Amino acid sequence: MLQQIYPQVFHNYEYELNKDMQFAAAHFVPHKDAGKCQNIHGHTYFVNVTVAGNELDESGFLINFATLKKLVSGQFDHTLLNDHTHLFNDQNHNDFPTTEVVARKIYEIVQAHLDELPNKPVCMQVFVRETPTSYVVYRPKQVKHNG
Ligand SMILES: Nc1nc2c(c(=O)[nH]1)N=C([C@H](O)[C@H](O)COP(=O)(O)OP(=O)(O)OP(=O)(O)O)CN2
Ligand SMILES: [Zn+2]
Repeated sequence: MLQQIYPQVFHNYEYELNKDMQFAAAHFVPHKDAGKCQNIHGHTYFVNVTVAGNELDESGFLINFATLKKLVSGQFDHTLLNDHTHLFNDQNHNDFPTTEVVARKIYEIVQAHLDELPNKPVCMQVFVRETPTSYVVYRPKQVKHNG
């Protein structure tokens, strides 16, 4: 599933990078409407993160691709997503580990890191494929598309 075409996000930043990554993880969705997905089961998640900006760092990077992989796959690979209790919980539907929420949480993790960088790149889009037939695209509301 890597190397597929992703939906484009329009902006006026000079640079845009995309990092594909994947991780294997288990989860369950703690709501009756999730049916069989209330039971613990696993996926290979395919993720694409889009980062844009006008300034490069001292290495000539917007952000090192390896840093993005570490932030996402490094944290979630071979884990039970529900165990990441600082991110997910069974009480608030906005924090259930659904594909939608996983995509938003990845955005929040990446943007929190980008906020610390002097060249101030921004995360424009997070694509998360949970199964061969199901994926979500998360785009933050507050991103200014004029760079
Ligand atoms: N909007 C969402 N719907 C569902 C989610 C979700 O995260 N967001 N998650 C699930 C389950 O976790 C399941 O793992 C994925 O469901 P689904 O795409 O239905 O999986 P199938 O492989 O059975 O899909 P088919 O296309 O029918 O083969 C459920 N819904
Ligand atoms: Zn699932």
